[in-house]
Amino acid sequence: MTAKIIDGKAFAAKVREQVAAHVARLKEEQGITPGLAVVLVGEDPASKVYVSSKGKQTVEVGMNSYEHKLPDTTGEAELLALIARLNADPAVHGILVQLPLPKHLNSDLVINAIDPAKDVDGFHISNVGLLGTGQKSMVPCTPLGCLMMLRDHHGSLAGMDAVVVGRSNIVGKPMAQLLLGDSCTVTIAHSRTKDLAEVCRRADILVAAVGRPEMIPGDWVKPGATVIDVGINRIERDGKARLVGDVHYDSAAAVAGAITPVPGGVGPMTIACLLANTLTACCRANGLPEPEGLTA
Ligand SMILES: Nc1nc(=O)c2c([nH]1)NC[C@@H]1CN(c3ccc(C(=O)N[C@@H](CCC(=O)O)C(=O)O)cc3)C=[N+]21
Repeated sequence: MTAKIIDGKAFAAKVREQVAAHVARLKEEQGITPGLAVVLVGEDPASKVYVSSKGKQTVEVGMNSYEHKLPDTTGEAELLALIARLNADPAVHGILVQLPLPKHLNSDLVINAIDPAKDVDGFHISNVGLLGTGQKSMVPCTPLGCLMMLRDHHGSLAGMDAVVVGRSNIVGKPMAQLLLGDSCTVTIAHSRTKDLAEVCRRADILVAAVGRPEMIPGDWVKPGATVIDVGINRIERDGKARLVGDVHYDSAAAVAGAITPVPGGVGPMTIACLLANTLTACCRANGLPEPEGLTA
């Protein structure tokens, strides 16, 4: 079998179109423009690229973008003061603090200082708890994007065996919660899992989020399974810089039923969901109906 390629880039463009249409209506009918503040501390070149592409896409869907670039030397009190200002600013509906933060800053403390209603990353402990108990929350963007692609491909996910490889707070754990919410039988596996290959082979849905280039080969994939590759790893091959996932694409695509490519899979959906979350936060803040199909 040759897998169907799930085109995250095209899917993300459709999500952005839906967001843009809703934003246009909000402006016209309510005079409200959703606003997203992105905070970047330090000079990490990869982070700078993501932040500028977030800002560009935010403006493209008609929302206001507020970028705060702070030096590497920014102290905790200074960063917390900025977050307090953004929390209090009615023009700001979403706040994202780009991770990782420089080592001298405590990211748990910083993230938990964000107003949970504006926490469009869904990383605040309140949102984590709300998601874990099936209550309305802000859902982390990467897992939300994966869920949208899975629902689009399968319709119902009920009863499917899902294996999530990776147990991070930003992808693995919330992904497992969302799959459980859609009635999958969920296993969270990781680098210390006994017989990881065998566990992966049970999966109807295999989500790879370990951050190790091409770690999962095709013979770990059940024939016909849906493979979601969250990894974005920069490697050098034949003297050229390349972007590869956590899945060995060619061998996995030969057995899977469907697979997301890297680049052009989960990555673009992450940013589209950030915009969707900002719109959702804005609607909730104003007591307006939420956009349909853009939430978990
Ligand atoms: N608070 C916070 N929230 C985040 O959501 C967050 C973060 N910090 N820190 C960094 C990571 C990384 N991230 C990506 C988003 C989109 C692509 C993306 O669109 N990638 C393209 C390729 C881009 C390229 O060519 O480099 C693709 O996969 O097709 C990648 C990575 C969000 N992050």
